[in-house]
Amino acid sequence: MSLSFQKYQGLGNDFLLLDNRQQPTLRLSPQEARHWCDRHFGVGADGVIFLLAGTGDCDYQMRMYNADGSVAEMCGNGIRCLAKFIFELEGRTCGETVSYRIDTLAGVMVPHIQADGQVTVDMGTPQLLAQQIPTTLTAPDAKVIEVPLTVADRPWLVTCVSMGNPHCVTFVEDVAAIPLETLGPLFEHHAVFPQRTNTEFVQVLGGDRLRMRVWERGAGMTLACGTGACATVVAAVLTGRLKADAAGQAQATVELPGGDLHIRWDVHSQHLYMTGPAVAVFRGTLDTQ
Ligand SMILES: N[C@@H](CCC[C@H](N)C(=O)O)C(=O)O
Repeated sequence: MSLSFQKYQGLGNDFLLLDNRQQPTLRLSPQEARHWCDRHFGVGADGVIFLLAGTGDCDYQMRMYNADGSVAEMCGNGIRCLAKFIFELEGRTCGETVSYRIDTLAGVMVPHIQADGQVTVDMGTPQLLAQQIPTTLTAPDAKVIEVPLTVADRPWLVTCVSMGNPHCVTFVEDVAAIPLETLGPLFEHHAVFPQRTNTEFVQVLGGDRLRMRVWERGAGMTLACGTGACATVVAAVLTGRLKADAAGQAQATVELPGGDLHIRWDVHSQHLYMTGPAVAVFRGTLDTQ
């Protein structure tokens, strides 16, 4: 069987996008997704994203596998890519602006395609209680703000945020000095995170700029993470490293290895807004069994 796909990337976080609107079941199994994401034996990607027909008051549904075949509830860079994929499938033209209501396993997200091609996504509200992350680091109904966690025989102060998916954020003096490939898997699989975790190391640069490196659950070291950038801004506010302005907006540019994301947290509504690029790379055909 042949399956058409399109490859997209958002700041180097890359995905295979499949049009799954004709059927309710996903057109690839977790094992097939893992195979096609492999950079040597497959196409190569950080994940596979499926576009399904909408239900209720949503225009479409998004479902996702990480590169290891595990299910991810949400993906910030991925949903920008999905919005551009839909824009193209609907035959829209460059410069048009449009918003979509997308059902995800983390709730309804609303990407808005701007005239300049950038995509701003209403990412919903962060969840902060330990049971919502989930983590056993504190009591289930307590927040996890700068809580000590020992990893690789070193104490770290971690702040946990769920953007529908779990994030563990640690502020450090110098992100470049962090051995991410060694530490990342130890955080991801730590016993205090029953559903594993995405892990962000963040350096405050000043002037509302944060530099972040990420180890993603199910994908490893990636060039960018949209939900991770949102979690980072929330963690920066919770720990007093970033202040909201007089209008109640906490904003930062998050520098990632793949480029910059602009994140705004409206502390009144608690909604997070992420703005960044999404670019089509190539299209192709997967030969499946
Ligand atoms: N790259 C993503 C997050 C993808 C899902 C993540 N690996 C997870 O398992 O939660 C983003 O841009 O948010």
